[in-house]
Amino acid sequence: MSLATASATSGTDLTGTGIGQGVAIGRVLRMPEPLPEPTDTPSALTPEDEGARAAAAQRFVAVDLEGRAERAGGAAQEVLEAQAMMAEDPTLVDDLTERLATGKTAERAVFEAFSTFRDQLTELGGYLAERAADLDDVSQRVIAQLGGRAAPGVPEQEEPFILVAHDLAPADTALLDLTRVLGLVTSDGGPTSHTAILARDKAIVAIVGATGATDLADGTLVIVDAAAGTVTVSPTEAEVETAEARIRARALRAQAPTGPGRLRDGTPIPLLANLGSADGAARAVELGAEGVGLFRTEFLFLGSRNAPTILEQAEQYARLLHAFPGKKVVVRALDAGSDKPLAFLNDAAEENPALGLRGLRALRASEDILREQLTALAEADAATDADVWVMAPMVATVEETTYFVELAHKLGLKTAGVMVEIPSAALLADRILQHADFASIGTNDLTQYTLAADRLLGSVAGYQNPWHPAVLRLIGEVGQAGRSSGKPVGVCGEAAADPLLAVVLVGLGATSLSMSSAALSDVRAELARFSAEEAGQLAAVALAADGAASARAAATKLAATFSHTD
Ligand SMILES: C=C(OP(=O)(O)O)C(=O)O
Ligand SMILES: [Mg+2]
Repeated sequence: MSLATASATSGTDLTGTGIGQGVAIGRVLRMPEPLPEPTDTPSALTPEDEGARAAAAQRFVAVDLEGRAERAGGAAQEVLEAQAMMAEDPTLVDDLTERLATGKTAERAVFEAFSTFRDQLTELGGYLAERAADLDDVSQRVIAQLGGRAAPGVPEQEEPFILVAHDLAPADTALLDLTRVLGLVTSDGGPTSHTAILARDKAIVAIVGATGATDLADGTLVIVDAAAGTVTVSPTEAEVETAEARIRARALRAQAPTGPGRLRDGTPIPLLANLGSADGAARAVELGAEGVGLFRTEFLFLGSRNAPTILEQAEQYARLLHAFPGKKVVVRALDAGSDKPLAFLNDAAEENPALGLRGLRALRASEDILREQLTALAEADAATDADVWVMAPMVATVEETTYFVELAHKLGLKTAGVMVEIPSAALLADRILQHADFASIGTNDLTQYTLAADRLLGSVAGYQNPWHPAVLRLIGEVGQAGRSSGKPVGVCGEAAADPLLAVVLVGLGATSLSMSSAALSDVRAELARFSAEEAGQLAAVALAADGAASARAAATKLAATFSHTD
């Protein structure tokens, strides 16, 4: 980036949710606006002819998306395959046929049928509402195909650019040409939208939910700082220089050897990967993951109408375990409900699903499903060489702990623990660890429940900050309980992927950290800068702060005073 392109005075910043820790500098290129709404003028063709046009276009889009799924691989593959199925969903086709029978054009009927489906998803909220953008994309693709036009998508340009959009369709995010797209900024989408999930998976420097981003003109110079969650518009030369230095430093860190995680004084802090399917295992190993700290089993079953059989599950688990011979793999029992509803576990409509029959509560209500899952896992364990640990999600009480740990042991799993993601479990961690073999702190939910702020709701996203001293104090309780009992305490929420916060978590007593693979090198490098004693001091200043921002600022300031840190 030539300094001549930067301005003398910085423009305003936009803020949003940063994905990962990267920084990118470049000029804005916006996604083209969506296709106009098809007009509702009666068709000149028969409903049958219009039906044939629609079916051909839907088939074309389904095949195209399946092809993209195969090329993309990884987490993107599942998302794109799900989209391919949406294109020809039988319920949607029924609705479409009814609309065509009233004399509408295929374009209009497709538009209306998909919009109705979209509204239903949005009303359901949570994970399903976040899929609305996926459906919009399929609708646009079918309508474009009907008109013989190219599907709206990422614009092409020789010079690398920062892509700005309302939201990106999975099909576009999955196949982004990373030699051209330096970074991504969306005005919509939350931290759990597919754009965010795929950006994290592909290590794209991204900020989602940056209100006002789509007002940026093409060609505007911006700095995208995912770690800070800011977009600096028309930065000064000094700001560009600082950002360039950070980009160089990060590139150097990424090339550093991928040894085990340890503090400067040699204290080992194993760095583990969070995975949602066995597909990410190879990349995790390549990036130096020392095992798996959280295997989210519910992602294997999202969209299934019935619980998978023991055999089906055992196959899936064995696929994962084979990738980690001799290494620790922590598998979480199904965490269904709220943001991850599963039809076979959560059938009742609830006013407050985050506070409802979810996680271990839902499993207990359908104990056969829990028994089957633990049995499948024990079978996969017996057939492979990984060191399998199992844990229960959303544990609130000591009684739930003994229930789960005894059942898991009885069904053949030797290491059984609990997730600490509800404040009651953190406060009683000393008693919980008398029964559990280990604890793993889920900072995403722990923050949601401590601050009473829905983790999926953009309007309260400001509260969803694990630096908050109230959250840190609860984590400290668990760390203390781990130290006194001599039992391991991991952290597997997003907090572990924030490098400086990772050091603070260690200072609070975390003995291992688990995160998306893309974050491993940043966290490994940061841990190596501090001793155990310094990590404790950083934790102390963060705990003493009044709020999340001041906790982070205090830790940042203290970290800079440790003379060896530059
Ligand atoms: C790791 C966690 O679990 P999930 O994000 O799957 O709810 C958490 O709550 O921090
Ligand atoms: Mg959770």
